[in-house]
Amino acid sequence: MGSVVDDGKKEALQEAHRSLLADLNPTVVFVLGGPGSGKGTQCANIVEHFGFTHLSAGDLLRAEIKSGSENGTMISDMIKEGKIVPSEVTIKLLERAMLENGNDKFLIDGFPRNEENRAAFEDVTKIGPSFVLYFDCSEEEMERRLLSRNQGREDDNIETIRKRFKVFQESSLPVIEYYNSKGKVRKIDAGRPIEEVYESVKAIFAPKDEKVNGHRHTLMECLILFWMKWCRVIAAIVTKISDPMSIETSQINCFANGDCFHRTYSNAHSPCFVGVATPVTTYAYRTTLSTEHQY
Ligand SMILES: Nc1ncnc2c1ncn2[C@@H]1O[C@H](COP(=O)(O)OP(=O)(O)OP(=O)(O)O)[C@@H](O)[C@H]1O
Ligand SMILES: Nc1ccn([C@H]2C[C@H](O)[C@@H](COP(=O)(O)O)O2)c(=O)n1
Repeated sequence: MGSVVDDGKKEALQEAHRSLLADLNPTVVFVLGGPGSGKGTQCANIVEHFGFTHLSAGDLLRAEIKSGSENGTMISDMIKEGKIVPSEVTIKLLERAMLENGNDKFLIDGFPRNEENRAAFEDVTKIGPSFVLYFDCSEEEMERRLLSRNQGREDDNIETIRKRFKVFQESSLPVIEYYNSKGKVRKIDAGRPIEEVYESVKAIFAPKDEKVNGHRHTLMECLILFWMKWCRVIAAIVTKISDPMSIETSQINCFANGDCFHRTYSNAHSPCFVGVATPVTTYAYRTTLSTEHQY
């Protein structure tokens, strides 16, 4: 057990780390899905093509066990039982990894696993995710994958796998539902071959107005993209957000259809404008996002 002075120093250091991280204000994408849904596999692809750093909460916890830390035995026992380690422990590991890495774009894989993880992370770090990538896969397929993973993981046995599925259903799905209610979930059908899954992942990370696979936009697509950019600027003015490009497409749709946009624009400008804006923007929204990307 540490002395009161040591504990005080540790706390001060922790506070200093938190304030550094808050200053860094990194972009965070939470990567969620059942055990074996392919989170780690797809994160490796995203890292390679989109410059993110991959932080797997499970890997960090396993490294902590190996390091012989004082929490090692507790973490190991919980993982063997398929249980979720207390948030305080996992969040400290994530904070340290983000700071040590120095990048400002992180894929946080396998976190938050429950409501306690979610609330504690936002409370302590003041960082909210840009969005949540959710890999949706059947239990039969996940079980098949985990039983043939062959990475020597102690929790890849049928007994622990079943417990992990139960914890995912009971504790992790509610977190995904929470973010879905905020319009932040991008759902992927993860039951397909790796390459097909990655095609869907890529569409979420690639800027929507970028030429993909040499495809040139048609005149109609150019007009729609121009319109979307313009709507972003309007939405930014209305909400006083300084960077229009940080506004997500789904938010623009809300603006176009929602009260705020209507009231602001029908008061300040021609009502005809709103009449045109709503259907065009809604059409653009539907064209830009495939239904798969909505929860
Ligand atoms: N789309 C896929 N089709 C078939 N096998 C896959 C697919 N994606 C991943 N796998 C394989 O399934 C196993 C589990 O994948 P991965 O480790 O990426 O899952 P995970 O969601 O990160 O799991 P965990 O949460 O347990 O860490 C690996 O052996 C991987 O090679
Ligand atoms: N936020 C987290 C993430 C992981 N764990 C524990 C419990 C999991 O069963 C185990 C393995 O995680 P995975 O590599 O499958 O993502 O690690 C946790 O307690 N809290």
